[in-house]
Amino acid sequence: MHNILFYQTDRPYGCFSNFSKFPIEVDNKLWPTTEHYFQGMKFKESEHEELIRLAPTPMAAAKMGRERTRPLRADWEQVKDEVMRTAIHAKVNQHNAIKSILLSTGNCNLIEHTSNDSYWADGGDGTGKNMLGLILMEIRNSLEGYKDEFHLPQWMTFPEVEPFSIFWRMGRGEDFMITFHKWLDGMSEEARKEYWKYFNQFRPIEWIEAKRIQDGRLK
Ligand SMILES: Nc1nc(O)c(N)c(N[C@@H]2O[C@H](COP(=O)(O)O)[C@@H](O)[C@H]2O)n1
Repeated sequence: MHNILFYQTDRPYGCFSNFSKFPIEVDNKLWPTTEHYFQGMKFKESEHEELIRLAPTPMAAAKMGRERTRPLRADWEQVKDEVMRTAIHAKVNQHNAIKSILLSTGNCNLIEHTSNDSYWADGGDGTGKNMLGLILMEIRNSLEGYKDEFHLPQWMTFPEVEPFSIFWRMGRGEDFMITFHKWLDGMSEEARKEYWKYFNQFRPIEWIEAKRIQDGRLK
């Protein structure tokens, strides 16, 4: 199984971060991000909930939610996973782009990767619980249309084969390319964009050069 790491909102798959700007509506209230909702629920039905809902940015909401001068609800440790589940469900069900990107990750492990957090994320070294990633995968796997399928790009699946090799036009190479392109074509445009943004980070130099040549040839 392959890993997809996410954290910063302006990086590939950053839409899975709670800080990404996808508003959600829960119980007739609109929240600017899932982070606002998560932090607000620490103070459910108190004035702090509304102050956090109105925070100008998700980071401001997180800072307010973490201030221990505010009265954290007594059952927070018991309910926090369920609060996160509610937030992610709302985000996925209220934004088709998020749903399609999530579905396109197939059977990949989704990992919030940061040393800033060992509960919701992986702690930076894989020792964290990655609860946000686990909840995203749990929701993904229960979505209608979920398929247990994922393919790495050509250069990661067959790293020993050169870009213009005959391998890609016969036998195993050709079979791979047919399956790969059929799978890729089945994704939404947003999902395909995210996929290439992420995996182009690992595109070897000879494959960058090959793409340049191919793109030039197609013009
Ligand atoms: N951007 C960012 N910075 C941090 O410092 C973080 N810990 C995280 N992780 C996210 O923080 C939220 C939960 O925080 P608390 O339980 O209130 O500490 C949650 O959205 C994590 O995914 N992100």
